[in-house]
Amino acid sequence: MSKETVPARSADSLEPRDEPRVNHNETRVDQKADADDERALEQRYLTMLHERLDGLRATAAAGLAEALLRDDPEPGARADRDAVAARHADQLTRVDAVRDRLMFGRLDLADGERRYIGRMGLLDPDADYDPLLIDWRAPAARPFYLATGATPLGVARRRHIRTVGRRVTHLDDETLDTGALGDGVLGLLTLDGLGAAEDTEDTAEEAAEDREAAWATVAASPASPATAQTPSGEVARGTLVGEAALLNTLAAHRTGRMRDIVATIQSEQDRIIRSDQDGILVVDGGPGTGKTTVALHRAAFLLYSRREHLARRGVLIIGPNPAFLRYIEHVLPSLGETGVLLSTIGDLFPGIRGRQPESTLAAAVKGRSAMVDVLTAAVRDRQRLPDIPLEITVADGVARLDETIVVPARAAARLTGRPHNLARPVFVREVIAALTRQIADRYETSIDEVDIPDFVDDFMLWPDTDAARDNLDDSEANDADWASAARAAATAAASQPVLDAADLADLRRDLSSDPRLAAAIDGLWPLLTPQDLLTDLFADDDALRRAAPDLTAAERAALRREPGGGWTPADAPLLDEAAELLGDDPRLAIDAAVAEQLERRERAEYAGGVLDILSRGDTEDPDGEVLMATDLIDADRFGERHAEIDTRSTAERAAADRGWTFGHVIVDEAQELSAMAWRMVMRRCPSRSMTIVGDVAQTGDAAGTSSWARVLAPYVGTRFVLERLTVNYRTGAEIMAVAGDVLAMQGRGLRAPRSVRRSGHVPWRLAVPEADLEPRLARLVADEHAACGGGRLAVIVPTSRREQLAGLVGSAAAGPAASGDPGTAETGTTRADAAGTAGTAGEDSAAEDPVVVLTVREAKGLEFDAVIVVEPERILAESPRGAGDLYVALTRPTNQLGVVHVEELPAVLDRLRPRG
Ligand SMILES: Nc1ncnc2c1ncn2[C@@H]1O[C@H](COP(=O)(O)OP(=O)(O)OP(=O)(O)O)[C@@H](O)[C@H]1O
Repeated sequence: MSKETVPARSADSLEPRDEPRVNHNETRVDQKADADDERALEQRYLTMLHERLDGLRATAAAGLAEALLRDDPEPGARADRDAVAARHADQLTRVDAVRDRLMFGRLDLADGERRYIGRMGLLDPDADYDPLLIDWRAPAARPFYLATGATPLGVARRRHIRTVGRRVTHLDDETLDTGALGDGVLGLLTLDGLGAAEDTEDTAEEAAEDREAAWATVAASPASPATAQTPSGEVARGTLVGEAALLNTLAAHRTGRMRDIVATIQSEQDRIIRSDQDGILVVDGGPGTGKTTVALHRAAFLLYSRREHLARRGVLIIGPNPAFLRYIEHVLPSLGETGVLLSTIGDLFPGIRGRQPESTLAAAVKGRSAMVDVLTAAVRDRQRLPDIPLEITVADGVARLDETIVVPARAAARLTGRPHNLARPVFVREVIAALTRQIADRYETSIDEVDIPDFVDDFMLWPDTDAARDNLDDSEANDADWASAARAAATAAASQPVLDAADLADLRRDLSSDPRLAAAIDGLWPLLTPQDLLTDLFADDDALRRAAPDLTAAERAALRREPGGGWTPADAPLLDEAAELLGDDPRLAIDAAVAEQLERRERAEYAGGVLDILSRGDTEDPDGEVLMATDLIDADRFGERHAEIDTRSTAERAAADRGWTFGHVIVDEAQELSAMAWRMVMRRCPSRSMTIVGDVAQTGDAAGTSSWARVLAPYVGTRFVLERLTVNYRTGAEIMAVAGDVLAMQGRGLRAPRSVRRSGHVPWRLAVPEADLEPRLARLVADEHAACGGGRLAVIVPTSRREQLAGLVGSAAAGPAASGDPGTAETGTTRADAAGTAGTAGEDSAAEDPVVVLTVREAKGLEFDAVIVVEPERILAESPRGAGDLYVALTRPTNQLGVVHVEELPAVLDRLRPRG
């Protein structure tokens, strides 16, 4: 982003003096009375907004009840009723979602206009529908995120309003058109500039200097971080929007659930969220720069600005692992958006969950684009020639199924260019036609052998002699005429095909229903599901050799596995590719009919559940006036009546349909996707309306990427827009100084993002003997967890240590109870696993438990208050992209970082302070 000059500005906090504050960038208002007055004013406004919202809810609930109770016999009227019901249900969901923190900002414009900013727009019906509250996504709200002292955009004052439920708790004001910079910033780094353009020009030496400076600061004054000299070359003060509110948010404990940042979006983030780029937008940025957050807010923005299109097609968000999806799944519903499918790559193929672990080599091989050829060859390999000819007896004839029949039939089927299953009918038709011809030819041959002059005795056997007889007048005919006419008719008959169309049809029918022939055809050109193809391929050395002659023996051995072991994440793109090569299995149409029946039943049950929503009401403000559906109808009848409505959301329908194409696709941690995974994702979005976020410095997957241009070239050439995020909102500067060394180790001239704050905690290291590792680690976990005051702690371990150290959690988690997330059990977004298959216990706990043990892969995208990294040397060694993995591990904490090692500490971590 462009470099901004440091603005002159002042800010007023309307905080009562006795409340703790994190950032004192703004000047306190001296009179507590003023603060109280202002707060009372905002309280009145918030109360009025909630009353308006309650009114909307009551109207929507009544409208829904009325629509659902209407008993329209005509299909047209029913469709109309359903549309009305859906609209009201949608409104209810939206209203319920935005109640928490409904209003969060106010703009006082220089011309006297005042705008309140919130999660949804509210209009005043009594004042010509003037806006009472402006949706944060509306253009009129934009200055809230962009205005600075240097570029006030007509804003005189920006106010951040913090609320809890219906109560205003805190105000932070920034005056943008007058005043001067405050000083004495607590925890805020005073730095020189933000900007992708500038950032990309930084040299490795400059980056190293910055890290040195940061570390020098930390090392020099660990005890007084708040007032420490700040390192140079980092975040420029004044470029942050709403510093007090922002830093207050960042200082809060992590809950295991990502929250929306709608009140504190920064200008470089806002530009990306509202980008009007129609095609592919790539957002690259270091750890903690808000890539995930920005991507989610972009989804909400697009759902707002392109609602009609996206509501129909839905939005797909792809994340790196199930725990990550749980971590982010509340963000969009909290913004009132629900038409979104969340999925990992492993779960994106309907009906399977790709979660089994596998070797790095196997995953890497499966991710290569060469697997397209392997799968194509595997499919062709299933289109076989008979080993030995098969004799089939039908009617009075014998047919012989051999290569002379199968080779041309196979060629004809392949020539159609159709996928395997769809070309199969052509193969079957050709085989049966050829066998029919074969039998007919045999008849012909046997007829040719008949001596016509001898026919007279038995000419009645031949066709068309009846006609000859009819043409003769019995009374007049003499024997010679008779014989001559019969002879002529018989000769004509003999030159006709022996079997007429009906005979041939009979023969074909006999052949088609012959079980031996059916079994033979199944062997020669079987109907295949993608699962069949992959299972058989990986279970058979010979089949693997035939399909993948270019792989090394070791690579083929890595792919080899017995059937029934479950699917891995890298299998899903292969299944998807196989589905393209195979086409639909016609047998599935029958299964689909059965499934449809079941689904109708489920929908009926679901419709009954809608009654609950209607009758739930607002617990804070119960409204006795609203007519509840339950007052008039019982759930059974209601469910029956609505059995014909497809109540599935767009996201749910999309999750079950492999061929669904989305209106927009967001890929998070996109650097991890393999070439095969990209093919699958691109199939889901032919319009290429995509937001791709990632960090090539964090690539851990051996099949992942180090270049966006390389990944995207096959799909869009160079037609994509690249944006960079440069400020780290998560990790304190002390930790980033260490992580920056590891990044530099990758030797690609990459630059770590600049931290927005310092944590005041010095990262440490501790060597322990192997025998002491577990007890020592358990104690460290307990100490560090206590030190982070009930926050969340992760122990990040090498894969090879995971099993051994997983037990630590039991003892350490005795602290605060698992945080959970009361009141948000139903997120409204759909996870592909939830839509298609059942979940497994424990798998998702990384998002919730107060202490967790994770591998780097599992920790991707997550964040914790404190992190202990175990055996960094082994993390480096375990993968070809070990440096990327270590970088990820070190950048998960917000505040505390420790490193415990048995093996030698990698030199790159030398600057960590030894723990006493
Ligand atoms: N403008 C903001 N206001 C408040 N918090 C923010 C803001 N931007 C980012 N954050 C917070 O910073 C943290 C890191 O954000 P996020 O996880 O989106 O970063 P990321 O770039 O995806 O990180 P990584 O690549 O390491 O996974 C989150 O807690 C997020 O809520």
